[in-house]
Amino acid sequence: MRFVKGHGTENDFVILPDPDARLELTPAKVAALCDRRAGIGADGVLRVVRTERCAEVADLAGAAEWFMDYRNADGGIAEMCGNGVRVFARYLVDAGLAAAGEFGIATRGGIKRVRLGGTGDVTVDMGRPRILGESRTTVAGRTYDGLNVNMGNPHLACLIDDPVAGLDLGREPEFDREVYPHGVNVELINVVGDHAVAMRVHERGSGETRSCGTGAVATAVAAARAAGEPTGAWQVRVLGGSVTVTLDADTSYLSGPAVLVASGVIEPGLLESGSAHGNPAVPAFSATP
Ligand SMILES: N[C@@H](CCC[C@H](N)C(=O)O)C(=O)O
Repeated sequence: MRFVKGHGTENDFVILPDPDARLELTPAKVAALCDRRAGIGADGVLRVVRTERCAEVADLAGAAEWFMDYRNADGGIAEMCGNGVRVFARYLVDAGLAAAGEFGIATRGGIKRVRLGGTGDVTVDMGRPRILGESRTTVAGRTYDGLNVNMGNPHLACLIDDPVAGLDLGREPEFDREVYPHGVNVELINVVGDHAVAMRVHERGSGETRSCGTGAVATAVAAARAAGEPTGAWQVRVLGGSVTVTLDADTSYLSGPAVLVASGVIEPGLLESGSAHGNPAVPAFSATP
């Protein structure tokens, strides 16, 4: 089976072309692919399937030919991935499956419209962020208040005084499981300039990553709210680079680089054993949409 590897500001993905939905993508197979030592290595998997071939999204087939079946590195399913959808768009155009310009992609979070030229940045209409209240998290013994923002997937975006550069995100942050029964992506944020923020993120199902697109939008929403400016553009600086988030009255846009870096063939053994170690243990799903 062939694969392509790509990333958006170093949030990286294994892309699996599976147009006719023939692949049974178990959590163990996803975890084996994403394993950074014994597999290909990635924060997640993007399976490329014709929308009409997937019962869970077949009703979206009229609006988008392709469905981004996104999985976290632990094999769990998530509703949306902002960097993933930008890399997915880059793959479709590169593979000749879509023409550069503007088109829709089906996700579990609904249709996302993307815009791209032959090269350069990819912009996605991320929809209207939903602010669901406030919550808190504890990271390395410190507790931070944050905003509960839903971008299709759940986020807790915390503006903090500690420099994010010094944070230890090696362990999963503690959070309120009544507020987030299916887990949460936690963003820690410093304002670093005029409409500019630095963000670190611990992603549900993937651990700390070097960027998160839905997290960048949640971050901009929290920063905009603190600034008392509900609309406007924010630069979100992440470990893997920088993305731009534009907040409109009705929607939000995420813009940044999306690149493909490699392609190749997956040895059958990696998927057959379910794990690159030959260990068939199946990790828990990180979300039940
Ligand atoms: N990195 C992604 C988000 C991927 C899903 C997330 N880990 C979840 O479980 O909700 C992004 O760029 O948005």
